[in-house]
Amino acid sequence: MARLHLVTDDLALAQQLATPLTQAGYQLTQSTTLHEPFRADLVVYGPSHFGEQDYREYRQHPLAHQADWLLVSDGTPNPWLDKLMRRGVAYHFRKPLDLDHLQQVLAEFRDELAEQSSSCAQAPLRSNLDQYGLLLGSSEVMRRLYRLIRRVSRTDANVLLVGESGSGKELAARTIHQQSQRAAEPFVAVNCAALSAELVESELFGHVKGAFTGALKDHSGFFERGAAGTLFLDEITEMPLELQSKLLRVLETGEFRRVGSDKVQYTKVRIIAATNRSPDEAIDGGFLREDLYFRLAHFPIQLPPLRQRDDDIVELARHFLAYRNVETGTDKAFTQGAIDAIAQYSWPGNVRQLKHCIERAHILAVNEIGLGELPDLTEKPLATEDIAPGTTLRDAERSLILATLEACQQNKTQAAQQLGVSVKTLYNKLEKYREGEEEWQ
Ligand SMILES: Nc1ncnc2c1ncn2[C@@H]1O[C@H](COP(=O)(O)OP(=O)(O)OP(=O)(O)O)[C@@H](O)[C@H]1O
Repeated sequence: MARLHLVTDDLALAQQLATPLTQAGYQLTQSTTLHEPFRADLVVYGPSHFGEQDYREYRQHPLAHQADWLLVSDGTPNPWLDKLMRRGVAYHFRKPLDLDHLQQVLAEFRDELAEQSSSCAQAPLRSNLDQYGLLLGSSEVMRRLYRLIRRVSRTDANVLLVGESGSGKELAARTIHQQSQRAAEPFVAVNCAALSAELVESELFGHVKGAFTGALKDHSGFFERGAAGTLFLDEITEMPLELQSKLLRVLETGEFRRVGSDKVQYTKVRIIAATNRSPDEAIDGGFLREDLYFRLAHFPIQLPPLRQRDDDIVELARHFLAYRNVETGTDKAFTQGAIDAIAQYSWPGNVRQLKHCIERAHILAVNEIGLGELPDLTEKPLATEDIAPGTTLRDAERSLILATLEACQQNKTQAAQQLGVSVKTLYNKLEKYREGEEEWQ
């Protein structure tokens, strides 16, 4: 049964609506403010006075984009109510209320909701999502991102991508490359946190035989081999500052030298850098040179975290399931409970986490994907019961690492600090877990 929630501090309105709402065929709940938590498919919202604070509370409400909202007001012109309507609220009923019309609208919503929940039990075999390059998503923030990427792809400007882990920075970088005039040239991704400083330097600049122990022969770096291509420097803030200044010189003059050589060479490589730290904090904390930041940030692009992408969450879940269904010839479907849990979770690991979660659930499910096939999606701190006696040391370590990452919103530098290991060690461990998962699938 569809759920309807009435929010009003106006006693007279609550009384007036009591009969039409109870007769409308919904499971009905009520509160006087938006502060009290509730779950609903349809919200009738009738505050006696509506101001800026109420507008902000609505915008931050977890159901702002997940339920339909009907507004009731006394009809006094009010800019905050107008703003609310522009934010996607469907109906604005002004007093005196036409109760017959209200009842008709409630019945229409109820029928639509019933149709949606029956179609939600159908196995998704198609995707509704827009795709731009390698990026999926139909939400307004993603469409804005596509416009920005389209513009930057036509230029040769360096780009800085800022966003949480798993929000699609590397996909955005690959999309920019694919849409640029460099598309036929190499795209190389270097993770500055996963490699040692020496290796990053030698990968970028190359080296000559004997430049350091183990340099057994000459080696050309990416600036030489990929001069006409795109270099993606992931986790740029983990690059040692000394190397950052060498990189700055390349960006300013195009000049570089192989490690151990005096010969100056030139490159025209395009740099796309990425970070999951805030650039301001990284500069203040001494992780990012300010002059390098200004060189890179001709085009700073922010990747939105999944929790700010409205309906994309559920549609991405359906998309990933549809792909698995078609690939494996199955027709597994989500239950309504699973859809609700997916929609309400904050997804700190963003699209990567959602994708893994759906792919696992698809493996575990016989027919339906319900809460039993999903990991626990209630928000809670580290679950130490995962590390009860009897757990192997390997599993305990894995649980602790994943829980710390989750607590740090997937920020690997912060998680590594808390765990007392280097970022490189953390990467190596995560890589091992990922390989393990692939074997298991
Ligand atoms: N917009 C998106 N559309 C489709 N898939 C996405 C999107 N964003 C992320 N993903 C999925 O998440 C995975 C991780 O994305 P990506 O490597 O681009 O994230 P990232 O921000 O670079 O993460 P990290 O900071 O951890 O390196 C991708 O392989 C893809 O499966």
